[in-house]
Amino acid sequence: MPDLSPADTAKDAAARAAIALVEDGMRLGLGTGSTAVFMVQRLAERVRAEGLRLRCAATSRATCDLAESLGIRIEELDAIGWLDLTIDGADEIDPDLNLIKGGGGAHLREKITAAASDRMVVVADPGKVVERLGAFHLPVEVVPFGMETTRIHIRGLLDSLGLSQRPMLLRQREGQDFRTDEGNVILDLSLDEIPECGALAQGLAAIPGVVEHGLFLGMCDLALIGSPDGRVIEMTAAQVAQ
Ligand SMILES: O=C[C@H](O)[C@H](O)[C@H](O)COP(=O)(O)O
Repeated sequence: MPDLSPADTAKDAAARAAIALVEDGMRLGLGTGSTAVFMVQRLAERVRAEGLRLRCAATSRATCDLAESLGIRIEELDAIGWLDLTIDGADEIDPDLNLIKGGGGAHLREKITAAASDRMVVVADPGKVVERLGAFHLPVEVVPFGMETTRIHIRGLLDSLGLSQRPMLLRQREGQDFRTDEGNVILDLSLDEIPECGALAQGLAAIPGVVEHGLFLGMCDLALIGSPDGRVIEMTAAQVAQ
């Protein structure tokens, strides 16, 4: 691999540590995002070097394309059925390993994949670790039909949770509404700090028109936090150990 920036060295260190957990015969979920790219590259190296026999499902078209370009065969999640391990990135990680995901708009497939896995391991750089979730915008994937009424429901929910007046932006890409792999759009909620993650997650899930939000609560088993010097810190919900 070419010389990496300090930020990429951190991501790659986390990715290598995660790929060290992969064993021959495993069924794997492959996450999405810039850290997941390193993870897929490191996985491909091990597959080539050791001839690992794996069954892999991807959480996005982008990851599917990357993996297949590196010689990793991707199958539909339903063809595999259940996964031993999913390795994915995150936008924020709190001390209980609750996450915000979806910065790349892939959180719907990512959540379905993680929920179909015995273990979810997150790979990230130290900038993702926070005391409380919410500084990163919370992505909410919504169906385009009736989006304005869906917004009204979300606004009502935020008001009821003491989160009034928070910006809610329709995500754009190249001057167009961003579309997810499922053809939906994303509302990014700027919340600053989320006082009651559980109530917000439940409230969002109950709104017709909301397909999925980026709060991953109680889903992550282990977070591997890479450093620019190449070291990796392991975070579990119970403890932080080096
Ligand atoms: O939708 C994208 C995913 O949830 C990513 O895993 C997340 O945004 C982290 O991406 P990155 O590793 O690029 O920061």
